[in-house]
Amino acid sequence: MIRVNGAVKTFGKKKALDGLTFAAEEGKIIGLLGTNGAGKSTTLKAMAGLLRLDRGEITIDGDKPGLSARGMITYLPDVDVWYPWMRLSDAIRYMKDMYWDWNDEKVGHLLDFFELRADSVMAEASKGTRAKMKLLLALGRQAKYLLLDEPLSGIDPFARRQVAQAIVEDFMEEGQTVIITTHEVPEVETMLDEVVFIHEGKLLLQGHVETMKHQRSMSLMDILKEVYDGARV
Ligand SMILES: Nc1ncnc2c1ncn2[C@@H]1O[C@H](COP(=O)(O)OP(=O)(O)OP(=O)(O)O)[C@@H](O)[C@H]1O
Repeated sequence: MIRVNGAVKTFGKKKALDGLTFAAEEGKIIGLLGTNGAGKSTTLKAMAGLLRLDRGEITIDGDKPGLSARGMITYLPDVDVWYPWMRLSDAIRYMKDMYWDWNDEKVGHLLDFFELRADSVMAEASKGTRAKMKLLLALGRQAKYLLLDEPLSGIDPFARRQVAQAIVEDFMEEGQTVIITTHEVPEVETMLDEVVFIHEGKLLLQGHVETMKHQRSMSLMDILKEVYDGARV
């Protein structure tokens, strides 16, 4: 389980996280949703051990983020992190050398599914193709926790739902936990078990998607709008 307990992170005068508390249970697909600047990417970076909290704590199966927890986590950042000269095959080789849980067979299926060529230079690919390459590099591992920051960004609206569905149905491992941030709420609605709504670095609401939708007879997007309208007044 990943626990976020009273997380505070300040950049200059801006409080990106302001006492955020929630838990991500094992085997769940959790949508971390919120408006621009809500603190979603900061939360994932802190979980991945890429930035240190000012206060509060994050634990991953009881461990603090860092070297020992890193083996359990795959983090897909919302920015491109690969060298511009790299071909997809170079990045695949790098990941294979870095991580014992790299799965060549799965990567073969992912190449087919995304219709990617391993010899493509990553920086020369279109934004959508780069998004698929990044997803391939994240899904190629069997890490217990998958942190996906805006994985559908750049992928055209026709393919988004299909890609979201494939993540869950074809490429997720048994017992894997996924935390996904996205603004494409309707496209991911059916794949999510739970949602965590955050606003100004604080938890607004956490709940089971189907229960929330059933109780309110609303789509997830409408629930999100209602919750945020309430937070703004
Ligand atoms: N390195 C940084 N330096 C300064 N401010 C930062 C930094 N990283 C994040 N922030 C600020 O912290 C707040 C939260 O940022 P964060 O990227 O976590 O939001 P987000 O919910 O992921 O937003 P978006 O949906 O726009 O990606 C924002 O106001 C952002 O400008």
